[in-house]
Amino acid sequence: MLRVEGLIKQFGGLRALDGLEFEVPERSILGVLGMNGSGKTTMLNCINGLYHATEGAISLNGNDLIGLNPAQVFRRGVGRTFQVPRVFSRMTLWENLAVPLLSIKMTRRDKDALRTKWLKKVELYDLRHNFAEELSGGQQKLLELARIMVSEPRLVLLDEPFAGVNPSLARLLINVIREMPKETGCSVILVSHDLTSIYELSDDIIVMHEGRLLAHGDAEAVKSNPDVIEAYLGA
Ligand SMILES: Nc1ncnc2c1ncn2[C@@H]1O[C@H](COP(=O)(O)OP(=O)(O)OP(=O)(O)O)[C@@H](O)[C@H]1O
Repeated sequence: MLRVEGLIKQFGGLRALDGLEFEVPERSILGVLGMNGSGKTTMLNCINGLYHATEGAISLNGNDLIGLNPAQVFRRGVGRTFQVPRVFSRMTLWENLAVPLLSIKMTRRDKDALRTKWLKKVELYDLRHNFAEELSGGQQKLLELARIMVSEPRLVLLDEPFAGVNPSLARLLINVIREMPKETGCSVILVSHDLTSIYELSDDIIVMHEGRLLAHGDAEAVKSNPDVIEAYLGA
């Protein structure tokens, strides 16, 4: 369970996060909606240690994540993807998936089984000896997700996974993301502007506005919330 309490992030005079509070139970997907600049990426950056929160508490299964750097947060079981995928372009796909396993104690055979499993899930196994730079942008997003999942994270942070991805790869991504919590027990925070995918995948949804929660609930509650309709959906 991820717990975020009273999270504040100040950039000089700008309060990008203003007292955020929410929880993500195990095996569940939290969808995050919000207009550009509402603080979604800043919130992910605070959770994974790229930014230090100005105030507030963040804990995963009771362990405090505040003050840790991204590598330390990763070792506590938090994986992250980025709006523009960050793959190791001059490495093969197979080598890409070795990187997060370097610091994990496991037999070579078990590591190879995990790499095979996740490359097959994202339908890139046949390309495993290709360089990552040869992949399309959408395939690089799938590779980045597979690279995170081999480390068997407890919490997965996905920043705009569907942006710039063609519809058939987006469908594959949706199916992989949907299965992840059931299959591995992880929880997921899914930031996306794609309302259909958010409604389809999320157990719970938060809508952010100027660094605060505008609404919190399931898809039906969010869709019918008058503040959301006025401020975000515009209809
Ligand atoms: N490193 C930074 N320094 C200064 N201001 C920042 C920094 N990062 C984000 N901000 C500001 O914080 C606010 C929230 O930005 P953030 O990128 O978190 O929004 P977002 O909801 O992810 O937007 P988008 O949907 O466009 O990705 C914005 O006003 C942004 O300009």
